[in-house]
Amino acid sequence: MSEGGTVPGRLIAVVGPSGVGKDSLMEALCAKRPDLVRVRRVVTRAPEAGGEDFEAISPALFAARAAGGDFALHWQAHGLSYGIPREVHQTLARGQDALANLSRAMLGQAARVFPGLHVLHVTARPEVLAARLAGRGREGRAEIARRLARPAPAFPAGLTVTEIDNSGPLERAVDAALSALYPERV
Ligand SMILES: Nc1ncnc2c1ncn2[C@@H]1O[C@H](COP(=O)(O)OP(=O)(O)O)[C@@H](O)[C@H]1O
Ligand SMILES: O=P(O)(O)OC[C@H]1O[C@H](OP(=O)(O)OP(=O)(O)O)[C@H](O)[C@@H]1O
Repeated sequence: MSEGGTVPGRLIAVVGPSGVGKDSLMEALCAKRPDLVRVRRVVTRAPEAGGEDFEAISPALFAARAAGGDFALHWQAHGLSYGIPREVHQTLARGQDALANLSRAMLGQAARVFPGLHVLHVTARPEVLAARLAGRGREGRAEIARRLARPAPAFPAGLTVTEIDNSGPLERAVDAALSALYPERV
């Protein structure tokens, strides 16, 4: 319980390889459960890149904000820096669940920072991933090849993890995620 007697919300980490459908799944989950709060990440990516709604900042500003303690978690991948604004702690303290796209390599640290962490591990067959990345159009061919070749980081033991196969229709993945997160409502 938090100070006011409210049961804290959970951080729900959506992880998996590039192109698997993490952003699509998060958007669909929030549409079905308006009480879910989607974390808006801070990323050193060009603002016009498209895809998720994120706060675009320069590498220098990112480094300054990280040094100033602005992020609950931050990491680097694909030549970019990503941050989860520390305000997510207030969301959780209000009793709301929050959804965030995290790096698989950050899950050990995330479990220490967010005690109620629940991981949705999204998977899809390799040929499905390649087709989706090409279809999304945010990265060029070389970057797509790099993303597909990236080895999957190992998960630390002891996490609450739900495997979600998103090789088929998105709706099936959404139902599987909601059943795992809110079993009492199914
Ligand atoms: N179940 C699905 N069926 C068909 N297309 C999908 C499905 N899930 C995601 N997509 C599409 O695949 C592409 C990559 O999805 P995205 O959500 O951006 O993945 P990620 O955030 O994991 O990189 C997008 O163009 C998206 O519309
Ligand atoms: O350590 P990994 O689990 O491989 O993850 C590394 C990064 O890849 C994804 O980035 P991003 O959202 O920019 O790319 P994506 O939408 O193509 O997955 C994910 O959100 C992490 O930031």
